[in-house]
Amino acid sequence: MLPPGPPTIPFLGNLNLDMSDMMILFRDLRKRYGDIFSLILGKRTVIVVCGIDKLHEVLVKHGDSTSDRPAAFWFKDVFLQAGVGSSNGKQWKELRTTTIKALRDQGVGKKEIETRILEEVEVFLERIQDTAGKPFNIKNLTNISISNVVCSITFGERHDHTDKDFIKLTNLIDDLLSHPYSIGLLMFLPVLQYFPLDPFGAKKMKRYASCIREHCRKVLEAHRKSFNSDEIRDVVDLLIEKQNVYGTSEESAFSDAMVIQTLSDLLIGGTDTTVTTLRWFYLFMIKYPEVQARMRDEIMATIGRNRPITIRDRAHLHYCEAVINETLRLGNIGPFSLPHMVSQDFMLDDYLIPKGAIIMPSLDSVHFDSNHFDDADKFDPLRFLDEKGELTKMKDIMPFSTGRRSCIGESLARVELFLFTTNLLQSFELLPETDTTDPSLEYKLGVTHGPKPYLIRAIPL
Ligand code: HEM
Repeated sequence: MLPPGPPTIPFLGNLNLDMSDMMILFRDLRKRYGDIFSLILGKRTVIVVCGIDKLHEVLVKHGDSTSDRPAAFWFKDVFLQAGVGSSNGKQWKELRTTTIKALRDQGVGKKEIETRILEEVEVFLERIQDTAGKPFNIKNLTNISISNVVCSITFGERHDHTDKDFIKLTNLIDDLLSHPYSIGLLMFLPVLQYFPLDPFGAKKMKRYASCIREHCRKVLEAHRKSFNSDEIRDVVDLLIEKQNVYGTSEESAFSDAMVIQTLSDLLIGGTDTTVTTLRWFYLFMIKYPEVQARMRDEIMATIGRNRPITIRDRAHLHYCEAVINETLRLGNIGPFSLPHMVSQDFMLDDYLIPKGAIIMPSLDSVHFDSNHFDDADKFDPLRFLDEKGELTKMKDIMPFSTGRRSCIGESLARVELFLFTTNLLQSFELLPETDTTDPSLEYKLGVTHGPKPYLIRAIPL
């Protein structure tokens, strides 16, 4: 027997449900059916998994059976079932191990990464200084700065903030991940992608993904021309080295299609998620000035203003770290993570989880779980500090998912978030667009859950 779920109607299953906001729908269904429920959407059986315990059980304990990606719109038609984010089986395992090693070789998870990020932070702060306290759109600036970090690690290149082609590319990434139907309706009813006039944006998403791949293909070709096995410069070089050893046939994990899509996954995965987190951060800072002031007080008392904040300072800035964790929780960046697929039948609490079903891991359910967080809708960084001011409850959030498919960029993202937020508040006070603007916390839901556009002012301290 499948886990419980709402009654189905002939042919449509549960497609009669209002899927325009899956966050609202799944919250409601969890109340009615519990932490694990099933939906029949078109020809697909979808199992929604809620709460930290059930997610660990499904993604970690049953990881053998739940770590594939489904052959469905987002993975199959947009990302061609290739690359570290969308492939499966042996090819995926090899790509994942190699990509994690490549990131580590470039300093991710080590102190070396700091220099690259701090260079970007410096340019970021200079550009903010140029706004002279006037309202501006900090999203564009953040987009370029964060993708520059990924580009420098992956491609060994960074781009000027005025580089029009690069600005266009980062906008494509943003549009792709904020599109509403990508891991919803289009995955369950693939026929929608062939509708005339593209009302669901499927063709647009495919076109965008192809443009991003084209950029990565050009970078790969340029690297090949200057490749020297004695001097591995970046992730691209390491993948070329693997191609030289294992070949580039279709079955190889390092075929051109796999390598190009992996580079694109790093660019996409490494940019939009971190930018969205930072956009929530700025918004929370202007909405809750008392939190901003307390964060700055901690920075001033611990470091002062005469030197940049570095990774070493992380151990001493507990309130700042608590604010970042609360931003990851309430910002709820990937409310449904990325869908997984069941590769073999297994039983869970007497229910059958059938081969071929799509698993939707509801990270949203973890971040707003009233069993773990009192007043879960409130922005309250203190929930991550104990009575001695030490960090606590870190294991109660799951912004990077869990298990074999969990985010490979977590340690990079955490360092970026720390260095960008703390150095920003050390130099500027963030204010809303005008003294009377009450910033809105309304969201736009796609693969990511981001705030609606807003302007801020940054006043030099
Ligand atoms: C705050 C920032 C970030 C958040 C919230 C985030 C979140 C996530 C989530 C929820 C997943 C899905 C895991 C699953 O399917 O169970 C994921 C996967 C992934 N992330 Fe991130 N991520 C962030 C930053 C990054 C960065 C900086 C990179 C790259 C440098 C990155 C690269 C990837 C890749 C390649 C995958 C696919 C892994 C696989 O399928 O094996 N992410 N991320």
